[in-house]
Amino acid sequence: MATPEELAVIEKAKVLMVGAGGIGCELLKTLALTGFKDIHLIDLDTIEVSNLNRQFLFRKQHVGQSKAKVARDAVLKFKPDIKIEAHHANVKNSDFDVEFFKQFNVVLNGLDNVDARRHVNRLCLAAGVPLVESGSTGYLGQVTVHVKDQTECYECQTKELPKTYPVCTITNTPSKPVHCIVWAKDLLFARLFGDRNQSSDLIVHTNDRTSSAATADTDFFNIKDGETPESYACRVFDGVFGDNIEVALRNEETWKSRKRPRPLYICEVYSDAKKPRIDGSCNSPDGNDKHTASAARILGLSNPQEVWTVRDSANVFLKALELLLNTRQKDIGSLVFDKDDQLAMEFVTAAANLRSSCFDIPMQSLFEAKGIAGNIVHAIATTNAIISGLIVLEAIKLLMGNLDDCRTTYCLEYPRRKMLLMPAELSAPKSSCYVCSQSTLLLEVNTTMTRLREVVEKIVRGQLSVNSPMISQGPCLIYETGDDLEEDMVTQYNQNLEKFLDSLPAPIVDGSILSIEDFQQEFTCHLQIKHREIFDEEKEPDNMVLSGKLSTTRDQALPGSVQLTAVADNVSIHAVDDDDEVILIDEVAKQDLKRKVLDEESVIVCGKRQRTEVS
Ligand SMILES: Nc1ncnc2c1ncn2[C@@H]1O[C@H](COP(=O)(O)OP(=O)(O)OP(=O)(O)O)[C@@H](O)[C@H]1O
Ligand SMILES: [Zn+2]
Repeated sequence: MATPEELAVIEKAKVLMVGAGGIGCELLKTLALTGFKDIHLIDLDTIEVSNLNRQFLFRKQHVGQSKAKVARDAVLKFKPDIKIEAHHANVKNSDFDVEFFKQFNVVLNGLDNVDARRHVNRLCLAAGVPLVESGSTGYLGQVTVHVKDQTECYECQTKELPKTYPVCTITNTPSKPVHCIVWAKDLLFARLFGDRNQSSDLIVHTNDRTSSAATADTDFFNIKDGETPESYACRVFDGVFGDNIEVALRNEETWKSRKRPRPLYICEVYSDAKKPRIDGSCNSPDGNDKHTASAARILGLSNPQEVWTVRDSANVFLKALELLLNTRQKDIGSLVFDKDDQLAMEFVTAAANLRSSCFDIPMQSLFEAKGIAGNIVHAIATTNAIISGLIVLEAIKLLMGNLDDCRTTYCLEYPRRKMLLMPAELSAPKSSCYVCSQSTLLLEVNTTMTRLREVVEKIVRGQLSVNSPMISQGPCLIYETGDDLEEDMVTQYNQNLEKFLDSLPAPIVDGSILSIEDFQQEFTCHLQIKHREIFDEEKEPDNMVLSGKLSTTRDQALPGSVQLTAVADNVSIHAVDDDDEVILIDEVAKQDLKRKVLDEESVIVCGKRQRTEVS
């Protein structure tokens, strides 16, 4: 319950919330019930069926509608006297510029991706507005507070981007379910239903140049005149799970230290019986509905938690492919995989399972595959409610001017010292941060073999999250985006994108320093180039390595070996050291970072540990 002084500040505050999903719905409700009266809310998305189990402002009849608008309407029903302005839009839109941000007393993030969080961080820094940032994954979560020049900004700590896998592992040597799921959604699904002109590494090539089948025949992707979707589906099946694996097996070197895969053909799966014909589905009225069309349901596979057999997977593969071809004709060629598209998810699960069976990898249920495909740990409503409460508490401290009382709070899975919530002191800005301290980053790249386009896409947009980049070297402008550019400049920049770095009008070579600016974000950073010839394909699949100076001043490592209490891919976990002290571990973070952890009475721990942050 807020004090009268707090209530006075709360009622006057103007707040911006970004994201109206799991955390956002809870946050909007809690803000309204706490007494906030002037709230802007931005969310780009519409409501999915899968949101309904935890985003309690939404109901079944809202599926397909704007999250921001439905959330606003739901809260106004029980708090009609407050002002909530809903923006159904991407926070990266140019309408939400520094001037827009300046009108708020505090910004509260309930986002689910690093890219948008970075964008909001930069706008908050530019506008001088404090930011309360949050994230949750299953039982884990955290709330952090960022104030320009006073605390770390959101980007002072290195964030782990979604895991990428080397193409060769995905196409040639999968060893985990996730490799097969990535193959099914990013390569096979994209090749069959997406833009066919995009190059695809789906097909295996063999080193054996003497073999007549040195390269797999990819004809099976082209539908023949008069061919039925059913027989096309069978041909694709034999092509990708049979012939393609046969070709892979010719690369003898590859299998010297690995288990050889086993090709799988339709005739083998259905050796004992004829393939079942299941009718009455292709033209059903709901066949084109993303949320309802289902091959599994037609086949009687109604339990999403059950792992299908190879035969079930083959049935779903053939039926889903047939349904997609029959009911999504208009979209074929431009379909993008979406884990919430039931039919697409069933197709990907079936394809991944069939590939898994070839490579002797455990198969997954539809439910598990969806989690892996969407890179999600299933969200827990209570964690989101706790996180939202903490966001509001931190926002109130900021509005009261009590920055010293603000804490980063970690929500743990298991109590430690009877605590599930671990508060930690805020840290000062990091001198190594390329965003708030403008430190120079180092980019190792082969300047003779890398085109500017790769640097712009993978590094500038991909890793640095620069929205509208302007890249220059000294006085020479190399690349720029924007609607107001002259036509000849656009032509010149497009030509530059296709040039190797050392062949640009202002050649980028070892030692060059590039300036990267984004006017909307009011962001500038500097990249120092280091020419490097060779990269490790497994560890450095982009053939480029971006790194920054590591800060050492504030961080003092304390001894203590770490015993993990839970391990999960890409998931932050907590751990204890030898003295049973609580430390926080991020399994995937690479840097040793330390942070004071406070209990109710005193400072109890400072450990050799890595930062826990979840998204
Ligand atoms: N750039 C952006 N601009 C505006 N809103 C964004 C942006 N990026 C993400 N969001 C919103 O942030 C919210 C994050 O919520 P949440 O993590 O619960 O994801 P979800 O999409 O609702 O659920 P799930 O991904 O688990 O199905 C989403 O509603 C999403 O639309
Ligand atoms: Zn910073």
